[in-house]
Amino acid sequence: MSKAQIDQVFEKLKESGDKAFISYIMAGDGGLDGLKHQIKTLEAAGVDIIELGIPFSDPVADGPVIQQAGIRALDAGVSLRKILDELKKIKDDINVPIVLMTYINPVLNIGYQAFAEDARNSGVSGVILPDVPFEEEDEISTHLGDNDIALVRLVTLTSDEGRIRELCEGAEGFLYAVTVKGTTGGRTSFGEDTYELLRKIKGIADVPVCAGFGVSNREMAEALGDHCDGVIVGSKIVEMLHQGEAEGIKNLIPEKSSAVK
Ligand SMILES: O=P(O)(O)OC[C@@H](O)[C@@H](O)c1c[nH]c2ccccc12
Repeated sequence: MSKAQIDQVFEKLKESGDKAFISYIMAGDGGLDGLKHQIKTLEAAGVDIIELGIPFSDPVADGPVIQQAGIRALDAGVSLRKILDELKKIKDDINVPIVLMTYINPVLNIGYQAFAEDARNSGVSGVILPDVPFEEEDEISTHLGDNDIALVRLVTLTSDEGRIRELCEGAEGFLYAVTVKGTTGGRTSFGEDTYELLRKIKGIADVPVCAGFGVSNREMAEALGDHCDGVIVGSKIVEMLHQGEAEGIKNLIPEKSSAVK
């Protein structure tokens, strides 16, 4: 897979008038042996893109549920290298684009170029690097670009209009709109400032805009989806997988028009 796979997903959804549902999971939570099964479970539930988290010891933006999942994965001996090796083995069985969500440290351990090449060989379509500032992304984005991998940028509530314009310029894959100030994890509703942010980004961006942080049920996913091109759900799904409640995941996903017909 390559970044074109992400574009194809959004093109198809646009045609049918549907919104993307992106699921974050922590790679190796429950052991790497279970990764393929988890991915196939999410596909079967109707997930359009998977954001695959790489466990890291100092995850600054992660809330408690994702932190715990990261600790479980690290305790199981999971690393970025092992995750890439596992993906390489299972990539032909995966039918949705994989976007890696990793802090920069594990990437630096491997080296930018080797990481980009390995990620490509493992079928990765995109990468999210929450602790790489926009001003410094060139160092890695050239390597990702050479390997057909999208660098997905984050836009936050603290980004002013000038910043949003910069982030939209040359954006790839989709833009990740962070709906709250704070860390990941379930909330019960969003404030007007969240919808205002989405309106602002949608008014500027040429690429799809997806909103994440705090979505914990289908109603919230639908409410956000009305203002953008898709939603991202992490903590709720990480928790369900950990609790063995995977059959409930499909209930989080707003119904697609193709499914109604
Ligand atoms: O868990 P939530 O609130 O549903 O939000 C998604 C989020 O977990 C996932 O996208 C993510 C996990 N860690 C991150 C760090 C930065 C940005 C995004 C993330």
